[in-house]
Amino acid sequence: MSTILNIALWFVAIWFVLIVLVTAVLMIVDTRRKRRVGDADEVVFPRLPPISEKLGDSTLTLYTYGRDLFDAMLAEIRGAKHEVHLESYIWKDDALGEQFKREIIAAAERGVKVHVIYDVFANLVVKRSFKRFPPSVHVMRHPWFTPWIFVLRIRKTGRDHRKILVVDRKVGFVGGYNIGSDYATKWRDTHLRVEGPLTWELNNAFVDFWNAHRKGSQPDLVDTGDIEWEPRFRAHRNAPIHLSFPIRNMYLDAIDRASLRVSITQAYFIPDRDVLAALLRAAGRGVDVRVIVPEISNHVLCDWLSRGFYSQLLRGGVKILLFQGAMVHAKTATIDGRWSTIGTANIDRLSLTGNYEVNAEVVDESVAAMMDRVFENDCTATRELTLEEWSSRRHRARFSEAVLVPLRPLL
Ligand SMILES: O=P(O)(O)OC[C@H](O)CO
Repeated sequence: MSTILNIALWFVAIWFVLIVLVTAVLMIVDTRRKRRVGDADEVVFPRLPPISEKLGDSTLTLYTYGRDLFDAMLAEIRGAKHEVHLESYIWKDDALGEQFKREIIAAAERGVKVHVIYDVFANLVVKRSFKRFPPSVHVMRHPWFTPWIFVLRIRKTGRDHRKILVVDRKVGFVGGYNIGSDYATKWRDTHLRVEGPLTWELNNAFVDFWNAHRKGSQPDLVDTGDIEWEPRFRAHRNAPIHLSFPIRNMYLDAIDRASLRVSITQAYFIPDRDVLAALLRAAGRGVDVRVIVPEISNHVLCDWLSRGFYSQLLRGGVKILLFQGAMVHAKTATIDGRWSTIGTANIDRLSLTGNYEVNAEVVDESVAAMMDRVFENDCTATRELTLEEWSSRRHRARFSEAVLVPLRPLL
């Protein structure tokens, strides 16, 4: 018995060393590549102007270029009269981050009630002075570490990965964009602007988070009911504190209904067993399943974990479209010209079963048509990875993919 245990321990130890070595090599190669390629001021990729559709009494606008989005967000904060709710996973201390901070403080100083939430872990590299706000701004810093991690209390873990802005309960924004200058011109991402009664969904998401996590000294936010009850639009919230992860169910349900096409755009695509099976089943029944991912993302380890699924996906008939020339960071999908989602959740374990996330789900043909337009536009910047090309990759690539498999549940 002890011999078997010893062999098992050695096996685990050797595998662990292999993971560390492979990860180190991949990171070194990636760093060298980035140095060689350099850093352009502006990256060129096909882009669309903001596009809008009505949904009931509200207007939904899709933003696919950061500069357009950030201008719109800043203009709303500048025009705020009563209330600003801003939540961002990453809030960089660069020129754009400073601009947001200035407008937030200016709003608070003219009497607007301002509440801000950011994730401490995601902003560890941001200088301390940037994170200081005057008392007129109510700030919630979502902690990066709680001792509960050691007793695996899921309720007490999870990054706040959400990106929400709501102004005066009239206009709201949600999507993949964090706050940072690079995202304005160099990354291809998608955000949704909601104007009208449906803004309630995003405001409610912010209010519920604030009230669930606020310290005793922080004010409770008024939790109003929804007068409209519009069934075509929902903001689904993953909330580890309530052990609630509806975004994963939303995806599984929508993929299961697909009969024509599934068009997914993801920055970090590391599907779990059920999501993978749902996509393969859809492709198997003749649905045109296409997934856009960056050919090379900003997280080399995510790329390699993602690649570990390519063989199965390609063999099952799923098309993999590799986005060229820019980091595509969107977390969106549209199905059958009827259903769409735009949000903060990546299709990976961290987002779907670990973090605080928010995704808008819209069941509407006009909105799906906008999403299809964005997807087709993005397709022009992709190249399709064929099974033939993928099958001829080097042995060392296959080896790296295999070694990294145990990391899948962590990302
Ligand atoms: O966690 P996300 O999806 O907001 O992406 C963050 C970027 O990867 C920052 O490195």
